[in-house]
Amino acid sequence: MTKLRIAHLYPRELNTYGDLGNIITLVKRLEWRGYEAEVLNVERGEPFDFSGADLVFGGGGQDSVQVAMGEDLCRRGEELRQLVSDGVPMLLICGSYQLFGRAFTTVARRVVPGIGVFGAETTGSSRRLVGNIAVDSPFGRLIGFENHSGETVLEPGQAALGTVRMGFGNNSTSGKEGAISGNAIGTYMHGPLLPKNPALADHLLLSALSRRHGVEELEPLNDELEHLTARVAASRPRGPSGRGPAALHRPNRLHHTAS
Ligand SMILES: NC(=O)CC[C@H](N)C(=O)O
Repeated sequence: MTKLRIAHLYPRELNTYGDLGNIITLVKRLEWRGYEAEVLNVERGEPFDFSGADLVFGGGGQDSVQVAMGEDLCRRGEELRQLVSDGVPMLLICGSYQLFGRAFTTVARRVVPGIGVFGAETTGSSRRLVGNIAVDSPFGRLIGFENHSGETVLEPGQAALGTVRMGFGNNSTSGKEGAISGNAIGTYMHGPLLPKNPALADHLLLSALSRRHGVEELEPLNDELEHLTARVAASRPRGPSGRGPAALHRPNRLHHTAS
């Protein structure tokens, strides 16, 4: 049976706002098409051989958790950068996205070095950017949920994942969201992201299947429920006093809290 191996970075520590749902989506969309999926957990301090990984996923987490995971990730940085050069698809959400940039400075002003897959630098601020988010991307309009105090600035030449239509994305001013380097995608969108955005899920799967097994196209699935879910999320206000349905513009709601 044709099989894909998915490396899941620190599944216990980096898993916020439904991030695990992305793994479930990838596995299910493979199985529904008759492929086999194996999820391999990358655990802090334990050896892991990435050479068998066809797809890499990392979720979000608190600043404090990111300090420890960042140290571990940096030990694997060379291997992961090589995978990106080799075209391995990756999806890095929020906390993982920040650690795949050059550096992340926490709200407490601790500098966590990143592995530099993305030309991006993140600084924690006293505001949180919270709520449902809509982003126009090469994979269509993506709907997710953001909740971060880190503000990410892309270096000149670093491609963003897309343009924000509702919410904030990378920071409170640029109107850009996420980053793409090769087949690696970084984003602030939790929710989880992939169940509501099947085109993105299939893009990641097809990249992995074509690289490993020469698969050229994916059998279409019935995504009516997925699209309905996305529409419902897009129609929700961003917060208790946020703007109403599909107020597809910024700014929305800034939460002033100590992070
Ligand atoms: N949801 C997350 O992964 C949060 C990441 C980071 N701690 C921030 O708030 O910016």
